[in-house]
Amino acid sequence: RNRVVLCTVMVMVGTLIAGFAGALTRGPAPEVSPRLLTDSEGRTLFLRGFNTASSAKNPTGLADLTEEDVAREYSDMGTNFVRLLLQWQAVEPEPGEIDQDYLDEVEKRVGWYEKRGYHVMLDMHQDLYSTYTSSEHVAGNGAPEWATQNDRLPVAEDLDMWELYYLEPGVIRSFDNFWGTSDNDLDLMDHYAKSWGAVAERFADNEAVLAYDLMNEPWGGTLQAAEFERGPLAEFYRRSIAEIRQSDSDTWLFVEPQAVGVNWGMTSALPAFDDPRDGEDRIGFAPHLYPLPMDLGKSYASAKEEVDDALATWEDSVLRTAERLDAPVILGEFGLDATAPGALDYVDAVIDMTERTGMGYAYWSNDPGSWGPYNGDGEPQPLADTLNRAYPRAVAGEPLSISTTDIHLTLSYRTDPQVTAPTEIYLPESFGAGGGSVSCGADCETNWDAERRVLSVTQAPESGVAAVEVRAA
Ligand SMILES: CN(C)c1ccc(C(=O)NC[C@H]2N[C@H](CO)[C@@H](O)[C@@H]2O)cc1
Repeated sequence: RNRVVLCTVMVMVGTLIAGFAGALTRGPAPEVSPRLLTDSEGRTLFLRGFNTASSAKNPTGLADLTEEDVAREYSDMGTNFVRLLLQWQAVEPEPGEIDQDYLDEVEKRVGWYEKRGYHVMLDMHQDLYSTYTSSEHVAGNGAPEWATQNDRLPVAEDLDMWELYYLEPGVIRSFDNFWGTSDNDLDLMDHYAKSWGAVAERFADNEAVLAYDLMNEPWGGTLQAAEFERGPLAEFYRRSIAEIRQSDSDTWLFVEPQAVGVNWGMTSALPAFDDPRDGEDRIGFAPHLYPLPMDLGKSYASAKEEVDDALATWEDSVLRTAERLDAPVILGEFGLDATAPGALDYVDAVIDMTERTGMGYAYWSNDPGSWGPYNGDGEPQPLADTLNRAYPRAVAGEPLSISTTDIHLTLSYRTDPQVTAPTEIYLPESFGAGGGSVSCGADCETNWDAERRVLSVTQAPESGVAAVEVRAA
């Protein structure tokens, strides 16, 4: 723990100095994402969902998930998005051999979400590079055994904090051999990129798959911060983008910054990426949010001011990076022990921020337990109510303002004559069985789907600015 704290302090001091220097030379951060994701009908999307799930961090690469779980999640919380975890070790169990049976299983699960109108982001997940960095398989997931080259360096067997394994010699060497910073060639990186190519070949025409998240929480091993992000990490992203675009020209490709520092609010140094597709680039930015005061054990109730400051710094840093990348933002992970003092207020604060900035989000995670919406016995916890929140699933134009409580929603947007599909708004049970009372101007039509709890609003496209207000009945 001391090493993690020391590492943290050193990273913070270095970045604060750099940040201060930077602040002397840069203007205000944007207030909203520079681009927003749209669906196939041109509607602006507000993505609300979960990471599914930590239980996928195993050699099968499949989460403990049934179609009934998906149906229940929608019924309980009205989500429309999932960050679906994959494992490279399951995609390419042997060098150059793609396991199509595994992709069949993934495709079946994507189908469960597609049936219910979800958008899917496939996340090639890793933590600590792989479980094969040590013979005891003490921690980690992601890379297959053949791609885990730790040069027989040691990995401790009983660290009390999983994050400490990132500092173990065998883990660092495994990453260095992947990134090519240990005089290895980039053969492993090419295998990973080609595995993405195989996944893209499978899902290129799948309407439900909106995005690929190219690597979860990258770690540079002996290389850190800008040298890592602008060096081997950027090269990995460029190779993965090239492999994917050989068969898939439309799915969004999301890049993540290095986790350390950026999860807490420090600014990523990732460069912008070219997208070799016809039409506008489709490169997104998918940071994670874990404020350092809470990573160090403080609750939101006991450290609200510190955490709010960290959240504001994170928002500023992320929007600056998104502006540089000209990218929409999906908050790929945020979460906490939802039973801790003030935890649900923190969740509300983060969701308010995503509404204000136009970010999508996937909560970490829907595994049963104190962090998730269901406890170890599968019973709903107060977090499920907090996440069961009114939101505009899809907006037929450019969103201008959103405000939601559990009994009142207002939404204004600039209509787009090219978009004829209706604006869709999810309303939880607190708005009443009939979906509440709606006002939306003279020339608008509404429809209430009681089963999906979705209000559809159709404005004349030439309306200009549309204003919708819903009050609980
Ligand atoms: C030292 N390094 C490199 C490090 C430390 C801590 C995290 C982390 O907390 N991540 C937050 C959550 N994300 C993963 C899944 O992506 C979860 O297991 C973590 O709780 C990441 C990296």
